[in-house]
Parts: sequence; structure tokens; C-alpha cells
Amino acid sequence: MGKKIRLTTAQALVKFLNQQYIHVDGEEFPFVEGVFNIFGHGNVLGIGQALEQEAGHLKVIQGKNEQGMALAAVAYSKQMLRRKIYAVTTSVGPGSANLVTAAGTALANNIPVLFLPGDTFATRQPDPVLQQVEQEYSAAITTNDALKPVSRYWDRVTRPEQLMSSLIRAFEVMTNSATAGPVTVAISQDVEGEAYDYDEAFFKKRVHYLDRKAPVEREIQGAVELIKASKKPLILVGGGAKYSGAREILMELSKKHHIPLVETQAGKSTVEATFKNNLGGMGVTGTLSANKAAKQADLIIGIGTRYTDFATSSKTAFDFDQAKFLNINVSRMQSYKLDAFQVVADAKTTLEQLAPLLEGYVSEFGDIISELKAEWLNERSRLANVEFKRESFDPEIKGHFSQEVLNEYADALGTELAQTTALLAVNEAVDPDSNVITSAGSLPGDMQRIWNPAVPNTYSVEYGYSCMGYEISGALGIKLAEPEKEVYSFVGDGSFLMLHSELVTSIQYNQKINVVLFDNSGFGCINNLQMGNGMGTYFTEFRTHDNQIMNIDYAKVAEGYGAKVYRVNTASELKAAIEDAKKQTVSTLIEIKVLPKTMTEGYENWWHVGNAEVSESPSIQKAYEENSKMLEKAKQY
Ligand SMILES: Cc1ncc(C[n+]2csc(CCOP(=O)(O)OP(=O)(O)O)c2C)c(N)n1
Ligand SMILES: O=C1C[C@@H](O)[C@H](O)[C@@H](O)C1=O
Ligand SMILES: [Mg+2]
Repeated sequence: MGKKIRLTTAQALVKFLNQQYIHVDGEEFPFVEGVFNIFGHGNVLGIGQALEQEAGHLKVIQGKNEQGMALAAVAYSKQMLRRKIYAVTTSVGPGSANLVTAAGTALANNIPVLFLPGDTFATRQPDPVLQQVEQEYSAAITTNDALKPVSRYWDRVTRPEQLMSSLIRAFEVMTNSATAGPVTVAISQDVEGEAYDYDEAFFKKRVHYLDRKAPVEREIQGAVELIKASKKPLILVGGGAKYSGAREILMELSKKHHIPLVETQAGKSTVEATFKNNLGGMGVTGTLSANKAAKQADLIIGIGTRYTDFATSSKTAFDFDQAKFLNINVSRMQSYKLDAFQVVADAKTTLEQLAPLLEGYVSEFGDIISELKAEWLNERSRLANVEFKRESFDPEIKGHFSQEVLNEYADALGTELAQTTALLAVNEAVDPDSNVITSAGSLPGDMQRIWNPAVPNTYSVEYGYSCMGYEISGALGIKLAEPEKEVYSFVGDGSFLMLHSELVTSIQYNQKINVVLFDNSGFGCINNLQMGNGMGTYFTEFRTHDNQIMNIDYAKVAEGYGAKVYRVNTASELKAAIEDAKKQTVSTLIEIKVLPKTMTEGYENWWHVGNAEVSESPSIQKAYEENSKMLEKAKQY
């Protein structure tokens, strides 16, 4: 037997984390960058003690809300293309419960993060301890069981020696591109501090290889046949294409064979918006150009995409009578979607192998790609120049609010600015290599349609879970990943109110983020959704008990934390604020008052939502009928 080293479980954990490396395309670097923490009695004397004693290369960062710091870890890993992670340690009970939303976000987006919540006593001697839920039907259930449905691997460590097999499994899952996702290793509070004679070999440097899985001959031949037989193939660029680093080969294939590219939220900015064949986002929140191209396509080459209802317009985006599907995905489960021909392999490797076999092939899209792109760019210019009128304003979201109500908003918020105009003013004003992030509300739709990233991998919208609160938390993660660049967090007033605690952490650790807050005094997109489906405006505006529109001074909140703040309600004030914010070293917040109903609306798309089948309202009955008609046209599965 080899040499032994006596450590507590938590000390062994920290020592092990320091020794995990990843190897990608010939480069090797530590996989765990640091540890976010909020200490409580469930982890301070165990993991806290171990980190205090010897953190090694790990950066230790104090979070302000478990969900917030965990979302920062998700965004960090996403920006690092899943090649580096932060671990997240929490106390027991509410501390670990606060991780559930973040774990769901990581899972829906296939992002590796290591969650280390404390667990109840293994000995059960002091039970029930403070914050122990004490489930009556089973003593084995703890709050951490709530993390099982949102973890790709879950384990509870109740003896020090279990840590070894548990961690090896955890790192195998996180560093495998087909299974990458959140991992939970919950360690009993008493066991964190218990000592054990660990084999020294457990702590040797471990390299996890992120090898690129190559397609087999049958897969390549099948893919080539499908492409050569198609007249109008379309490439749907998903997150997997970005993580695989497929930009150059995508552009080469697209140019050579005249195949348009359209993007999912996760795939956007794999290839910059300025690329001539990039028609932008597709689906419910897609562009007119991408959605028109999708309807014409007879072969959809889905690369690293989950085909969510947003990307496929609830399975109405394509002409299913003629379109075939070719899916390239490291996940076999994902590759089966839409009855596709499956290539279960790395995106970049597969496309590189396809390239020489497609020589001479040209699609029949002809000038259609450039015409569609030009048409969309015109529409985008129109959206940049929307002007409010007090007598007859026709907003993007039509027929919901009367002129009187729109004027009431303009007066209450002191603004005449449209959201699309504001967003495009920001797009023009920021440095092109800046990173941008958002996740919930109306902003992700606007971003997917009209934000043009000029530099690859600068667009990080989380739309797998669309988690309110990710925006500001995630901006901190992106800053940690790419400290040399500015990061802009686009956040609605609703999301800001839900969670912005890590703005404080960004200031505390001198990690400058820029929060661009769009205040329309309400849950705007949900108001659109309900009114667009025949309901009235019901609990989605921020109105007081006596029906006054709330005008909240969010800038003052951020100022209280120490951020540099700006209050703007015209496009020129906004541009000036962006310029000044660039000069700051501290985090900034730009509060923009925008009019409701001025976000972008759908472009030849449909979203299957759960309308009421029976109701007393004729407008709801009508919405139900219209949706049922659309459903008849949709692919059933
Ligand atoms: C954690 C979470 N809770 C609820 C939702 C549902 N939801 C989606 S958008 C939204 C309102 C967003 O309001 P705001 O941030 O002001 O954005 P707006 O739509 O006004 O642009 C809600 C409640 C969600 N996505 N995430
Ligand atoms: O319910 C929702 C509707 C979407 O428009 C929005 O972007 C998303 O955040 C959401 O949760
Ligand atoms: Mg809002």
C-alpha cells in the first residue's frame, strides 16, 4: 500500500480540487479556478477551515446569495466554454436550498459546476440540528435531496473515504462534453471535519481529457449523402458548436457551399453577426431573415442544439413535409430529436471531416441569403429609430395599451424612449469586443434579434432556463472569466428586483461589471403574453394599491452599494453614459426608463402556450381557437 496522508474530509476535498487539470487541443490547465462561498454552521468549520489552512491556487470569493454566486459560477463556466469551473460551497438547509434554481440553470444549459452543500449529521447525534427539515417518513431525506432532479450527478458523503470515489465520478461527469452539467456532492456537516488516512495517490495530478469524439464512417457517409441530395440546406448553430470552437469551419462550409447559418441563443456569436451568411437568431425570438430561410430549407443541419420550443417555434418553424434533419451532437439523446439522421460526435471534428467530401456542392439559395439579410438589416434600422408620439403611437406590441395608458407611462417614468432604440444605441456605443449577458424577460428576445456581436463568443444569453436573476450574477462570472473586457448585463426591472446581490460582490472584489437596467415598470413580456392571448393586464404591471405606475429609483439602490450610476431617458444620454462608464473602474449601473410595448415582436413565428380551453372571455376563446389551428400545423413530437 502507498503512503497515507491524514486529512479531514474537507481538507482532502480542497487538496483534490487543486490537482484537477483539463487537456483540450494540446493545452493543459487547472480545471477548478476557485470556490464561491457563503459560510454557515454547515460548512465553515469543515470546508471553511480547509480553505483557510491551504486553499492552494483556488481563488476564494465570498458570495452574497447562494443562488447568485452559483449563477456567477454557471456564467463563468459558460464563458470559459465549459473548460474551467468554480466550485460553490454552502451551508445546510436554506443555504443549500438556494442552490436549486442555479442548478436547474446549469442543467438546462449543460454547464459544469461543482456544488458542495453541507448536509445533516452522519452520526445523527445532535439531530434535529438547526435548519434540518426533519422529514417524518424518512431520516435519510435532507434539503439536499431537492438538488437531485437538477444535478447531472448527485452524491451524499457520509464517511470520509466515500469522498474519493465520489469526486472521481464528479469530475468524470463534468469534464465529459456529452454529460457536462452540474454536480452535487453534499458532505455531512460532521464528516467535513472528520479525519482519515487517505492514500497519497488520490492527490496526484489528474488530467481529464476533453477529447473530440470523431464520427464513424457510416455517419460521415450518411451526412454527405443528405447534404448533397438537398437543395436548400440550413445550418442551425447551437451551443455545442460554440463549445466545440467550430467558428472557422462553419464559415468555410457556409461560404463555399452557400449554406445560410441561423443561431440559437446559446449558439449566437459562435460566428459573428457581420458574417455575410449569418442570418441571426431563429425561432420564437428569431429574425425575419432566419425564420424565412428556415421555412424554405429542405435539410436542417442542427449542430449542438437541443431544439427547444423557442428555437423551433414550437415545431412550426420548418416545412416538415419536405425538411429532413441531420443532427451533429456529442449527446446521443439530443441527436435523436426530430427523427434526424444522427451523428454522435464533436461538431468541429465532424465538419472538418465533411469538408473535403462536399467539394463541388453548392446550395440553391443563390441571392436569397443576401436579400434576406438586407431585408432584416433594414428592419433593424427601423427599430433603432422608433419615435414616441403622444397622439398616435403605434408600438411594436400592438393593440394592448391605449394611447392614454402609453402616455400615462411616459409621464410616470418621464421617458419617451423605446426599448429597441435604447438597445441599439448601446450596441453602437460599446466596444465591439465587450461581453454581453441577459437571460429573462423581453430582453433576450430583443438581444437575439437585434444585438449584433461583431466579435465571436461575446454574447452570453442564458435561455435554457431563462432564469431571472442570472443577469447580474452571471455578469460577475463573465468578468472573472475575461477580466480584460467590459461586460454589460442587460436586465429588466423585474429581474433586478428578483436578484442583484452579486453587484455588491463585484464591487467588493474590484470586478467591474456594467448593469444596463431597462425599467418599464413591470413584468413586460408576461404582460405581452397574457394580453396577446386574450387576457387583460393582470398582476404584471408595477402599480400601487391605488393604480399608480411605480417609478423606482434603482440607480439610488446601486449608488448605495458604491456603484457609479447614471439615469438616462434619451438615446444620446444613454450613449454618453456608456462612454463615461467605460472610464470607470468601479461597477456601474445605467438606469434607462423605457416605454412598455416597445420591445420587438414576433417575426413569422409561433409559441405553443397553455391557453384556457374554456373561459367566459371571447378574446380568450379566440386565442384558444387560433392556437389550436396553429397546433394542427405543428409537428406532433
Ligand atoms: C426565476 C424566474 N421566475 C419567474 C420567471 C417568469 N418570468 C419570465 S420574464 C418575467 C418578467 C420579467 O420582467 P422584467 O425583468 O422587468 O423584464 P421585461 O419583460 O419587463 O422586459 C417573469 C416573471 C422567470 N423566467 N424566472
Ligand atoms: O415565461 C417567460 C416568457 C419569456 O418571454 C421570457 O423571456 C422568459 O424569461 C420566461 O420565463
Ligand atoms: Mg420590466
